Amino acid sequence: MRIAVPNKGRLHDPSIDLLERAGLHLQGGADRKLYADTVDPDVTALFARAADIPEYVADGAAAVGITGLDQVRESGHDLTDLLDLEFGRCRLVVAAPEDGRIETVADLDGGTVATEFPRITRDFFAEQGVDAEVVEVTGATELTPHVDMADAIVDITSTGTTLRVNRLTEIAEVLASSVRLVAHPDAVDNEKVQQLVTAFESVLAAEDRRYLMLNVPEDRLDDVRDVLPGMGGPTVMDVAGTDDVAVHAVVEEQAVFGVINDLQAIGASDILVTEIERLVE
Ligand SMILES: Nc1ncnc2c1ncn2[C@@H]1O[C@H](COP(=O)(O)OP(=O)(O)OP(=O)(O)O)[C@@H](O)[C@H]1O
Ligand SMILES: O=P(O)(O)OC[C@H]1O[C@H](OP(=O)(O)OP(=O)(O)O)[C@H](O)[C@@H]1O
Ligand SMILES: [Mg+2]
Repeated sequence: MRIAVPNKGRLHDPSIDLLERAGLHLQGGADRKLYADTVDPDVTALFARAADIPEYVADGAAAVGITGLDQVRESGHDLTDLLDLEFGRCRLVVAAPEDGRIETVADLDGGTVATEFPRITRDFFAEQGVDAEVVEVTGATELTPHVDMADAIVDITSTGTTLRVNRLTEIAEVLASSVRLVAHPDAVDNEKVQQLVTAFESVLAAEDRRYLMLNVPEDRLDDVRDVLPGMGGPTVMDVAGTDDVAVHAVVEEQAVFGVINDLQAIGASDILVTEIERLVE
């Protein structure tokens, strides 16, 4: 099975990191290569531009790919969205100069919009019933309203810094995007593809959990169970030669701060919190 992975840009490093954490180590690294074998002899990584990855998957050159939802939508290909990989979060928005001439999408009727995402933009304005001309550019979109090339733009924003620096203001959201694992519809039931989904899911599930270990007098065990609500019952082991038991549990990362305080109040000691690499539920 081939998996298409962004070869550069901001999605490259986190994609490689995800593959590594999922246990699919790349043989010989990913630098400047077109493809790489992985520890699994049946899985090869292909490196391509994020914008081209939907095409690779649609063509069957790769069974699955890692790229932004914005790129998948812009490609127009009908791919199966297998998993939200929870990075590369950004929004495609309509933005116009801060001077306030264009305040709503309707104000763009008869106007011009510059974008790197012509398909998404045309579809958006058509849905809104607004007749705007779409001008395709391949970068520096934020400049175009200031040189009378366009009245507004449709572009990616995440922190909002680029829009602000370029004196543009958001007037509507077109799409909320994040990086997805996408598949060719015919590849969805492929066993390797399913194994990959499980491996990625286990990395994502582990990210916001922590493994908690502690010792506590056995007669306080019910209190410990009260403090660790909703988590699959903790594992309890005798500590040889003492009245203590050792308790191991998986806890939501958000809850760790409070849980530790509560456990100390109960009389727990030797509390240890560690990261989890993968969690198969
Ligand atoms: N500021 C951002 N914050 C979060 N995600 C982003 C941001 N900009 C882009 N992305 C996501 O990353 C994807 C690829 O963007 P990136 O800039 O890495 O590619 P690129 O512009 O094609 O690369 P390059 O500019 O190196 O050719 C976008 O399609 C989008 O999904
Ligand atoms: O809201 P912000 O946090 O400022 O992010 C938005 C910017 O990020 C992306 O550009 P990128 O940094 O990828 O540069 P590029 O134009 O060279 O692709 C995007 O095209 C915006 O310009
Ligand atoms: Mg970019």
